[in-house]
Amino acid sequence: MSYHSPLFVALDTDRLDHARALAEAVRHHVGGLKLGLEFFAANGPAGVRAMADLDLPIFLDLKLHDIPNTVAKAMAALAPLQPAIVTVHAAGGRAMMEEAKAAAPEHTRVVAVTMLTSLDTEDLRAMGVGSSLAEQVERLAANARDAGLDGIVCSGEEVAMAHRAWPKGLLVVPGVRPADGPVGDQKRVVTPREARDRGASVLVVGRPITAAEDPDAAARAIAATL
Ligand SMILES: O=c1ccn([C@@H]2O[C@H](COP(=O)(O)O)[C@@H](O)[C@H]2O)c(=O)[nH]1
Repeated sequence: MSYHSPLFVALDTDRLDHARALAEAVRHHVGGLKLGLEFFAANGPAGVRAMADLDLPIFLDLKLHDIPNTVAKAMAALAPLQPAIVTVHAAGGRAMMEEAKAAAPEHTRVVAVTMLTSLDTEDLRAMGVGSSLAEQVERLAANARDAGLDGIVCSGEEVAMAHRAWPKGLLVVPGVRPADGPVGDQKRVVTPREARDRGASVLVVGRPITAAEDPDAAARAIAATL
């Protein structure tokens, strides 16, 4: 199943009214709404239900990462929300990913975060990992695929490789920035067009839209480049 647009807006706010206003403003230019830790910590499942009223696919980016039993129970608790996509961390291991997928509703796609887009090679070394970012993403993506997940989250720098290795995988790319836009805390960034051309299925864009003076115009401009 594909989405009306590959562009998903990350609504990183603790305020439900703000998230709803942003979603209303951009709804005609995006294929779905991504709700993450900040939104969920403040608004919980009731907040997710209030956003689901807008009739756009809901991407719950909760990055579940714990022992298999805990992640499976958390996934089961999220099931009534019927999210289109939920994230877990690939670093949680194969058993955790398998149990997460088994506990998810039939139509929920479970995708594994490989290496956060806010990390670079230096961060990888500090974690004691000697391989390159691309090798690490490739390894974690293979584990996610073998665990029966639906796809991965990676940066635009690795997505072409991921697409070759897993052409049917749902490839989610955050760290997307219009050319010359501020990158903030992201370290591996590409433009929306680059992400798309390299095989991304879903492009996650937050602040370039939500922090813009006119979020509707910002989302329209990004969508027009795809
Ligand atoms: O590796 C990852 C995984 C998830 N994210 C999330 O995407 C958005 C990006 O927001 P921007 O404002 O466009 O930077 C945010 O919700 C992150 O939690 C990510 O950036 N990188």
